[in-house]
Order: sequence, then structure tokens, then C-alpha cells
Amino acid sequence: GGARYKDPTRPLNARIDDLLGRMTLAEKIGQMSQIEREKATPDVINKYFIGSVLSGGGSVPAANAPPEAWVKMVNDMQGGALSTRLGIPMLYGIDAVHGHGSVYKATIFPHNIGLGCTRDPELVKRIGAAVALEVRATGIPYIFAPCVAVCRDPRWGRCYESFSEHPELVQNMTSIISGFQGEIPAGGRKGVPFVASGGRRNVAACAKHYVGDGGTAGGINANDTVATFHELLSLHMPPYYNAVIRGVATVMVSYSSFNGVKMHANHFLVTDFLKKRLRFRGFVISDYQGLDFITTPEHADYLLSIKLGILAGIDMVMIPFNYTEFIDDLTLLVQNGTIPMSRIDDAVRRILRVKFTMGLFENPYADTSLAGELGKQEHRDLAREAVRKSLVLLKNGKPGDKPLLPLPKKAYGGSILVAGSHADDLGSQCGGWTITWQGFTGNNNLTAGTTILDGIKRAIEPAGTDVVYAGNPDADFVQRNKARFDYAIVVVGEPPYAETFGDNSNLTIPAPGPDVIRNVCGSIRCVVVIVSGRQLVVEPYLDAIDALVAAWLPGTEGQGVADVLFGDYGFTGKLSRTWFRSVEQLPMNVGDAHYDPLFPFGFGLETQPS
Ligand SMILES: OC[C@@H]1[C@@H](O)[C@H](O)[C@@H](O)c2nc(-c3ccccc3)cn21
Repeated sequence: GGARYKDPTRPLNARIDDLLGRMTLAEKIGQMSQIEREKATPDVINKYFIGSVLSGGGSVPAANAPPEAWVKMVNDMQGGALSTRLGIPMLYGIDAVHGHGSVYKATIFPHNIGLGCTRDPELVKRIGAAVALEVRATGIPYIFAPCVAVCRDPRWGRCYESFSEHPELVQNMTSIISGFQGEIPAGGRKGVPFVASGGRRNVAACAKHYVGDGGTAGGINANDTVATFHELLSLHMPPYYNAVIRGVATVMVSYSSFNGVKMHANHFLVTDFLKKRLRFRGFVISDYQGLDFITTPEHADYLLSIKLGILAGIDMVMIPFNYTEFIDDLTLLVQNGTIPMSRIDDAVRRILRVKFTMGLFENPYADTSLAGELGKQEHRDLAREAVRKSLVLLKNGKPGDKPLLPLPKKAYGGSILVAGSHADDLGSQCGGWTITWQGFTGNNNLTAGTTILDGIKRAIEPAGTDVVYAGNPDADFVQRNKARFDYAIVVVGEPPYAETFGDNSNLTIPAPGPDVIRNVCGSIRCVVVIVSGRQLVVEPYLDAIDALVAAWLPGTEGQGVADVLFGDYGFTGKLSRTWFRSVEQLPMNVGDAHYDPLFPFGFGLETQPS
């Protein structure tokens, strides 16, 4: 009958050995190449034996593309791969880091900083399973998630992608991997790549960014993590222990350096530690142009970059555009003996192991049968539950006052005031990695969701109470009207950002937030809700504020904020990060010898459902 590797009844390693033994160098190097979808025509995939394709942030087949369009795009590319001599299926990857963020009408869940505040690994696992279904709805089998960074400095632009500053909390949240990929069956082998259900309702995951991405000096993105090996192992490595045991299929290398050595060129940490000591058996993927950035300036010596990266132990390269240069240079390096064939074979073996294990050979094509999973109400309800559990109540009533929260749903003075830009801004409440790489602001129809203001209006009992919204009320407006309002809800915060665009050394609430707080809270009992990717400077305003809530980046289900503000549910969230008094204290993390926080790690007031 057909070639042994095509026979799913044969042992995994027999299939790998049979296929590897048939492959030319060009076919092997093709498997190690991941290109951007803009370049990935069926012909290019066929001609260069391309093994993987990605969507970078915001790279979509069309604006507001429905699931069917995604499925068609992925399947057309797959046709190019399956028509090669050996018919090895290609693997399509995308960043689904808080839901299927690039896709129109996907459910957008709270970013990881908020999920860490839920302290609920089971909830987070359920989120992983829901995200996997929404990703599969679009025909995609692989995601560049979860980020398991241990962010040690909130000045880092990616701190919201980190579950916590505390390694143990991040370790607990690796349960999301078992949601994405499926749970290893009882008695099943741990520590080997695992994707359940024959790759129909689960996706291959990616623990990132290996290692120490959250520990860079000053929180400067992609910079240098200066630490002892012991500090690295105790602070940044622990989530990878859990990820490997849970069968994570892939690991992505960090742009950052460890004590001045680029992680993308770090043979000791990638090969000796991750592959040998931790016995990681999946494949290691570079970050986007990660090889180019090994040199300064980037791409200054691509042959050297490839040599260092591949010899360090990188198996798949997120090139992602100039694939002919990569393929030609790697071919040259193998043919002149710089890179031994054994290294190439190890890389290809790992890639094939993941593709066989996840059922990609048996199910290379997607279908539209799961289209209804995208943005399904059950997933939105799950996201709303996550929003409720992620909010942290930091203050509830001034000294001597009775608590302000939960708020009454009726205002006996006739009105309540909602103020602040972030009350009515779906894009800002979602944050980065939403529809585009950097995210968006406003309520345009770029995706579907419920703003915090929408949620407040639905919670308020219609009769006899009107909700007045003012994005940026001045002192005069408040003075003239304050008697009308029983209380005010002030929602301020950060604009969306991603990666280096989020690096920030002052962490002040962006204007006009502080003015809105002062104008409103100076005259009306107020609860301030902060929508942000991290802790911000609040101490100067704290005395004027009656109640303070950290909402992080809640995503599309803004209703969850109203649920706890109005007491349908109690506040239960606990800080996943230390809330500093001032940025001069940073970095300052739980366990530090000198620890003088405004609100400590683990802090969170509770309220009872009313
Ligand atoms: O989207 C793919 C990966 C993602 O998985 C990584 O977490 C992230 O570090 C990343 N940055 C870029 C990227 C950075 C600058 C310009 C263009 C793209 C691309 N990517």
C-alpha cells in the first residue's frame, strides 16, 4: 500500500523516520520555513516546500472577513502543500492571545494580566478550549499563545500579556495550554507534544517567549535580562516546566537577551536546557525576523544570523518575507558543512512530530462546520464571567464613609453620571492584538462587543433614572449639574498598544483622565474604573476617589464590569501584580526585601452580591 508515513496506524516514530528518510535537503529546509500569508500563494508553498504560514498581527484575508473566507484561504494554501512530491501538510499559525484577536466578531477575552487576577486556572482552561474552537472556526490549527512571561516591570509594553509578576501564578495559568490543546488523557505520556481530538476542535499551542522576556532591564522591550542563572530559573523558567509537562507543542524564542547573549543565539538555553534538560520534544520557533535581530544592525549578516540561530536549536524560522534568501543561505550553510545535517534532521523530526501528533496528515483541510463557534454567545458569557472575576476592587468608600459599591440600580436624585473616554470605547477596552497589531480606539464596526457604558445602561432600571454620559466633563459642567447626580462612574485609562509601542517610563494616567477624575470626584461621589494594560500612577488622586476598580483590558464583554459594579456579582479579583506608589520604586515585586506598595500583590476588596 501507500508509503508508511501516510499510515496513521503505524507508530509515530516509524512514520517520522520513514518520511524523513525520503526527504531532500530542499524539502527539509522548506519544513523549517514559516512565511507570512501575504507571500504564501499555493505556488510558492508548492515550489519551496513551505512547511508553515502565519498571520502577523492584523494580517487578514479581507477586512471583516467571515470564517468561510479564512477557511478558503487556509485550504487554498494547503492545496499547494499537499500537491508537493511528499504531500506534507502546511501548518498555519496566528496570534490568538486573548481570543482570536485578528478576526472580525471573535470573542475577545480579558488579556492575561486580568486572567491572573481571577486566580481561577479552571476558568482559564475553559477559555483556552473556547478560543481553540473559535480559531478552528476559521480553519487554523496553531496559535502563538500563551505568553508565559513573568513581567517584573510594568514599564514593559507587553506586561498585559503576562499573567503575573509571580512565577507560581503564571505556572497555575498554564492550564490554558490544556484548554487550547486538550488535556493529556489519564495515563498518557506527559512531556511530549499533545493535541487532542485528531486536531478538529483543539489547536497546537506555543509557550512564549523563551526565556526571560518579562525580566528585561527597565522593562525595555526585547532588551537585556540581566540576572544570575538561579534568578532566571526561579523567576522566568518555571512556567516552561509546566508547559512541557502539559505537552505544549511549540516554544517561541524571545527577542530579548540573557546577560547580553541573544536568546535567538543561545545554544545553552535552547538546546542544552530546554531540549535536553527539560526534554522538550516539540519544535522551537523563532520570533518574527528573530534571526535578523541577532546582529546589530538587524540583518547585517544574515548568514551569521542563520548559523547562530539554527545551531542554537531553533527548528522553524518565522522568516517571514524573504524566504528565498533564507532558503538559499541555509542550503549553503548545510552544503559547506557549517550546519550539520543532524541539526537539520532534529529540526525536521520535531516539526513532523507535531504535525503527525496533531492529526494534520489525516485532517489537513478545514471545513466551515465550526463557523458558528466564532463569537458564540456561550463564549461571550464565559468572557463576561472572566471579566467579572478579573476586576480588582482597590478602594470602597472613604474613611468613615459607608461603602459605595455595589451601586444602586436606581438613582433617587434622578440621574447618574458616567464620565471618561474609556466608558464608551470598545477598542480601548480590548487593547493591543485586536483586529490590528496595535489595536484600535473607538466603537467603529471593526468588531462586535459591549462597551462598559452599554453595560451600565442595561444594568440601570429604566424607570426614573437616566444615565448621563460625558466623555470629558469640565469643572463648570459638574458644578452646574452636580445636584442631579446620585453618583458618578469615571472610566479612564490607556490607549491600546503592543510591544515596544507600549514601553512607558512614567505610567501616568493619560490626559484628560486625571482632570476628569478631579472635576467629577471633587463634587460627586465617584467610582473610578481604570482600563489599562498595567498598574498606573493613582496615589495623587486616591483621597479624592470614593471607590477604585482596576479593570485591566476586559475585551468585548464590557457588561461584566457593570455586573460587579451593580452587585449582580461580588468582587473577588486579587492583584496579580504589585501596585506601586511611584515609578521611582520600580522594579518592585512581591518577595522583594524592600516592599512598600500602594496595594500589595494579592490585594483585592470583596463585596457580596446584592
Ligand atoms: O505575530 C507573530 C509574532 C508574535 O507571536 C510575537 O509574540 C511577537 O513578539 C511578534 N512581534 C511581531 C512583529 C514585530 C514587529 C513588526 C512586525 C511583527 C510578530 N510577532
